[in-house]
Amino acid sequence: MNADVTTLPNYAVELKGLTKTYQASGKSEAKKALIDVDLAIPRGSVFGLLGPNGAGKSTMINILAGLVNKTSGSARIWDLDINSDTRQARAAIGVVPQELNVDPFFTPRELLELQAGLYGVPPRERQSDEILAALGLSDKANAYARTLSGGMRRRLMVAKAMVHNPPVLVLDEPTAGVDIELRQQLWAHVRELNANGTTVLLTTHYLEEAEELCDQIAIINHGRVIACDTTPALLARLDNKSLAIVLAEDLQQIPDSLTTFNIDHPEPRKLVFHYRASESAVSGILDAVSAANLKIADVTTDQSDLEDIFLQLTRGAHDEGAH
Ligand SMILES: Nc1ncnc2c1ncn2[C@@H]1O[C@H](COP(=O)(O)OP(=O)(O)OP(=O)(O)O)[C@@H](O)[C@H]1O
Repeated sequence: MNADVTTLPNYAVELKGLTKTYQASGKSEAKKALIDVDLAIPRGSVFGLLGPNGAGKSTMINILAGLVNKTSGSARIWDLDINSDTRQARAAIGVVPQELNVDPFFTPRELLELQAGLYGVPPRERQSDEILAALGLSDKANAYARTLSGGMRRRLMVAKAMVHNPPVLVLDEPTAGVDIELRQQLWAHVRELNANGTTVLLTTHYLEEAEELCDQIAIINHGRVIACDTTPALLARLDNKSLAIVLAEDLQQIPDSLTTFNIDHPEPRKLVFHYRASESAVSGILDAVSAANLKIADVTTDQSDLEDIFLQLTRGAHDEGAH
């Protein structure tokens, strides 16, 4: 994009030990919103920050956007420190906020021109029409913003964040309250921006959204990053489960009928089944054990923190729907 190819950083965003404590005020106690967060977002990726309400996602984004002061640690955007290279770091990032605060009496083209002016982009370098086209808003370039649909407004917010041609784009819950069709459209636009070289950081409550769009996912909960991996690796971790069965009697040898399963036999009365949640159901395993005439005394499943979070997140997605 606008940076010199010879100086392209490996990481679009790099956080080290980033910590934010909101001070106590009035009746509310001090709140640790981010605790010692290390995160490296590769240049050119679509990176998902996944976490439930209150996890600390907005705090992280607001620190990058310069709206919230960190308590300690460091944050670099495009290899520019947000404290010592504030102005350049700010110019390297475009942030699309959650709220759709579009001024209703301006047209999309006027809004982009105004925004470009705010960022000091000289008129000859402005690309309002190109940006509107990239986001499928050419038809509406001269319509009052108040006549735009919710999905168009959201795309206009993305367009506004792109006027200064930042190499890093942050989308804070881009599809909250957006119906399925518009969600697909928005995802297509995000993919296109990414294909054209923009690194995208998006926050979401929805595993499905992160899975669909992101190359890498970090899961954040209670201010800490509890998992960070490539999307396939993370999904594989979420998918790998084990079921331990304690038998009522000692077992000398695993019955032939069970050898198709991936089983450990660590103790005479214990069998541990390893399975992929996407491929097998627990009931199938229990049925097979019963069919082999083995008496079950107890059953336990392993529940890692990650799985708890995963359950929490997916449950949240179903309960809330698009909000
Ligand atoms: N200005 C503030 N003053 C005090 N506490 C705050 C402030 N902003 C956020 N918090 C607290 O910090 C924690 C993290 O909030 P944050 O908004 O970063 O979470 P989030 O992951 O973005 O949540 P959501 O998905 O609901 O937007 C929460 O407990 C929140 O109540």
